[in-house]
Amino acid sequence: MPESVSVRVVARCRPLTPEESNKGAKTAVKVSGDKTIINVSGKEQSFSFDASYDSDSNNGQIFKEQCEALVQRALEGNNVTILAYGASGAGKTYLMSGDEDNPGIKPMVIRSLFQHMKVKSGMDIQTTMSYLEIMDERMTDLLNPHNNPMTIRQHIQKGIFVEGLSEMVVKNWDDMAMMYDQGSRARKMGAPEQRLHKARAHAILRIALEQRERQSSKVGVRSVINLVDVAGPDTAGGSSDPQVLSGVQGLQSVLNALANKGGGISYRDSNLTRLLQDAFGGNCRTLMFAVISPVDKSHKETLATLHTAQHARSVKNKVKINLDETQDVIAELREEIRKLRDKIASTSEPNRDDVLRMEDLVKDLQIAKKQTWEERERQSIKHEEERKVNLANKGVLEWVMDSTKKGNKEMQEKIQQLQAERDQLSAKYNGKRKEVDALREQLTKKLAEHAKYTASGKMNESETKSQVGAIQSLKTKLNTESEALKHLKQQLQDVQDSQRQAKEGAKAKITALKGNAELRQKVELEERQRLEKENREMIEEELNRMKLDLENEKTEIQLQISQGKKYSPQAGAELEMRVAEMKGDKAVITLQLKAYEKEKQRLITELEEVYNQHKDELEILQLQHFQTFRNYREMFEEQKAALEQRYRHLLEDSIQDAVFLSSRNNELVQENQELRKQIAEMKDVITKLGGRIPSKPGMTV
Ligand SMILES: Nc1ncnc2c1ncn2[C@@H]1O[C@H](COP(=O)(O)OP(=O)(O)OP(=O)(O)O)[C@@H](O)[C@H]1O
Repeated sequence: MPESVSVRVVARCRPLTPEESNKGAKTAVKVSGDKTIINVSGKEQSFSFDASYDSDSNNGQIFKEQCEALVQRALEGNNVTILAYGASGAGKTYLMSGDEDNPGIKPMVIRSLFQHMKVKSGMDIQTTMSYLEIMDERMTDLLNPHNNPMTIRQHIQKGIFVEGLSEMVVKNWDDMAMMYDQGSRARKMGAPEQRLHKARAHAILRIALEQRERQSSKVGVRSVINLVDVAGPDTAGGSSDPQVLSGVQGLQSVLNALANKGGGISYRDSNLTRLLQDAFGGNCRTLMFAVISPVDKSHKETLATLHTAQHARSVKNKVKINLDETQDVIAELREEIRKLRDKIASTSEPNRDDVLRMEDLVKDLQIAKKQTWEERERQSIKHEEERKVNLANKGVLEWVMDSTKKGNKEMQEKIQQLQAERDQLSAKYNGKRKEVDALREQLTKKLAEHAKYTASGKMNESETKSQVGAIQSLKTKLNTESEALKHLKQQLQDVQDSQRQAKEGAKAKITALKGNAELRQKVELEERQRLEKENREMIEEELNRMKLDLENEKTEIQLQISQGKKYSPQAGAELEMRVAEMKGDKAVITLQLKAYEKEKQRLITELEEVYNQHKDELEILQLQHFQTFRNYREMFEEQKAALEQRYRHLLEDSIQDAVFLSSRNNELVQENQELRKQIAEMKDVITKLGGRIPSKPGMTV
């Protein structure tokens, strides 16, 4: 017996964003118990909901208090819809999707669902998911972005669903989280401006569950969880996109009609309302979040959201546990089809409605027959294969790669953190370099002046002293700063090393992840290019450092000369030798670099060869795999045909037997009747003869 349950409505007001605070935006919303109160031009209006959350609340708390029980309900066999409704910029995405530190309702539902499933021992559960986007009435399959037509249908067993939308079987939390993540990023596809796109598109993440008690013939339960983001009118600009408004108005008018219990509920006016038909007025436990901004300038949109939410609160749904009655449904459909076929066959001019109904029934039967776990698995594998092709066709392979890397989140975070550190150090190092260069220039200038005066012999002792003092202090400063520069350089080197190690680790993980060879080669190439860039930078810096040391040496010699130091021929020879040594070092390094370059080229060629070889091997393996599969299929078809043949013979034999037995039965019935007639006649004769049995010739009494 269905239970009447009201749509649950919960308000959530976000805090002012830092940008709004900086602009001096004022708050017009406050929360008191279950009430949300808005102040419009000094007048307060209060709205009562099942719960209200203010800006101090967090997603985790809201999930625990409002959504966790619904996940349980879904596992008991109830349909559930959790929907976020509100103006653009009101905080729907933050609530439903959240961010890294503050996960939203969708990831928390997914996690909690699998946690609860884990403790449901003795049950087999099949979980499928689909992710749909509706923008300007156009539907996009976010998990498998194909171009095939999609239509909304109502099915006796499946309820309202999108025919043509890929339903993927997911085995664990990781799979579903990854699919969800990839689907969410697919929402960016074809959208030059992601914020605008997201604000204009509705999204429905649908998770379907089917459960059976293990080793039991008891009928199982089935349920769906819909997690919905409804696009809203724009708060920021004050004006609204008419396309978005029309979609939202559809929902508003459905809710108004339901709240006023008037007829003419226009579910069919938009794809969104059609798909939410069960959520508002049907078999579903629905939780609607009225998401609002606190900004006083957005009061119009906030009021509109609160009014619509109020209407939603008086909508009553009829909920029940959904039993998995596939076999009964199939039997009912067959019976209905049989009756209708007989009706159509009995008339020379069949009714058009009957023919159309017949088409629908046959389609429903086909759909019902596909509601087996095996068939869903098969379809899911097919969609998974199509998905790769569709993503590649849409040129979003990079997008998939990003998600592969995301699986390696911690490592990526570490690399990013090191990169930030490295950027900071680089900036410091470059600043220090400029300081050191300026000091050196100053010193060179001072030395040149000093040398000029010394040569002219015009300088007195005190002037010489002051100039040498200035040169000495500049020199000390230059030494100190050069030391600091060296220290920074060392730090930079350490960070670069740690970053390289982290990247190596990440690369190893990415390679270990399953994915196609082409994808892996792209990742490798990207990494190699980064490494090359880093090496180039490192070598450049090393050369600069050598130049710096040389300059320092030169400055030192100049100073010593200016202070009257004379170089002996031996010292001159020593200097020449050091210069020669340095030149030698430079030549060695240049040679080494050339050698590395050659080595690199060789490695690239080798890598390409290995890749091509693997690709060929993979292709051969794939072909073999397909061949095996074809062989199995053919074998299976043959066996199936043989079995069918055998059963057909058996059936024909049985029919013949049945026909024979039935005619034999008829004969026996007739004989029986004949005998009864004869006995009755004989009884009459005996009665007439006064009970004496007449003797027949050859018969002794
Ligand atoms: N509870 C919250 N705490 C802190 N910041 C929030 C909260 N809710 C929303 N925000 C911030 O407010 C801004 C708008 O939020 P969000 O993008 O979620 O709005 P939206 O309703 O999804 O907008 P749109 O419909 O345009 O996509 C974002 O910068 C978001 O980080």
